[in-house]
Amino acid sequence: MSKFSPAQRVSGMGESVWVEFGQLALEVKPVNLGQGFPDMPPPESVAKPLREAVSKDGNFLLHQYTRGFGHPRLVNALAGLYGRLTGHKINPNTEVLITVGAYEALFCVFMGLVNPGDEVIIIEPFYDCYEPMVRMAGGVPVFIPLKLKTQNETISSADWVLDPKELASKFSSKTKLIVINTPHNPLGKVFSKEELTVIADLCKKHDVVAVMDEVYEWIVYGGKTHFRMNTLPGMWERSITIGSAGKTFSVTGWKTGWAYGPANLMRALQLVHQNSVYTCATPIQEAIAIGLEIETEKIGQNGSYWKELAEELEPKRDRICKFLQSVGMKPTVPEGGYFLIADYTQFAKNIDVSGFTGTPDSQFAKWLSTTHKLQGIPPSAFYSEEHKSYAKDYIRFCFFKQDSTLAQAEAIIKTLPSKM
Ligand SMILES: Cc1ncc(COP(=O)(O)O)c(CNOCC(=O)O)c1O
Repeated sequence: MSKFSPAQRVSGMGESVWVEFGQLALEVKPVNLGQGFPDMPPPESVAKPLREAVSKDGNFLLHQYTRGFGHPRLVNALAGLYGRLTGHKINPNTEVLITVGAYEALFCVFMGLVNPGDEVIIIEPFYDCYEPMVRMAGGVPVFIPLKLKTQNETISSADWVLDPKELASKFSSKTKLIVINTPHNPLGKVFSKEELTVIADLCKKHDVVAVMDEVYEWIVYGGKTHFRMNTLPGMWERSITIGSAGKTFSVTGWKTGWAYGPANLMRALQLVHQNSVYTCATPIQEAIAIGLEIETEKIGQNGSYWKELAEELEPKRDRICKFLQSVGMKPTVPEGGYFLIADYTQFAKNIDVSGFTGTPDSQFAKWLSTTHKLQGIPPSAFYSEEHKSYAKDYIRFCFFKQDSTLAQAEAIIKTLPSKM
């Protein structure tokens, strides 16, 4: 093998869906309901502090390195927020880590806790970086799909469920972690306390750590509440919970995230972080800390950004579901998050996508983007090789977009004769 071949830990990996569809969006310039970022300005509770942090009258030390495991003001704000939400007294120095987005938090979890041969249970569909990160650590991903269990005409993300027997069968003496994303991307499922209790009991039985990807924790609809796994009996000590400023404050380009949990587990993440990224952007951490200080005091009240965010997104969710249904698509109505998947097959029975490459859902997504300038994401990107066919009938749309953007998308969808 050439000395210049990629290391084994990355050989065999392909480009992510974000690379391919990001390039397509640059070429086609579609109405982009693909990658999950809002097309509107962030709240002043973080934008103003960032302007002040970098202004000439600001504290010039904010332009220099800060504490590696997290800017003191930010880890203190997070320890205060999650201490309040979980009822646990959280040590900001040993139980919180600031990372370059939730992405890096996930990387630190897998690289810090997974030994070669360890098994990691991944619930499908899954956020696409979970599998390659587990494999880079030498881990063995074990997949279990959420399955649609309903005959109803209108489908809810709650109708996508795990089979308890099948789930139990995935645990073994080799199982190190299970990754749960709630609210879920791309289904929008908000795992119930009962569903998380089933998983928690299996974690305790098999001595497994739960990795809770809760980046959409503030975005839940219809009175649904986001339940935190680390508040269940016996789960604080075996949970690592991940958050994202990008999703919390709608500033995905600020690429700041975090992990929190018991010090003995967090130590491994801190060591990976220290020997890879080391420290994150100081001014941005300062601004997010101030935003958290402000918003923590407003939780659940009028004027709370997080309350207003869910209230602003729910009608957008209902609008996109309605116009997709009007042409024969069948959306899964999300309980949370700002994505949905829609079954397009009835709508697109007679279209010819053979000119496009990839899995059927990828061909459809490329057809819709290229020929009608409306971009979604093929959900097969969120499945293992073995289960990619589970996604063949679906396309994912992001609806955290200005009403004018959704109106453009609606107009495109409605120009397509339904039941083509
Ligand atoms: C479940 C989940 N975890 C983690 C992350 C990463 O969060 P961060 O941006 O903070 O690294 C994301 C961000 N996803 O946004 C891209 C998309 O799905 O269109 C995510 O959805």
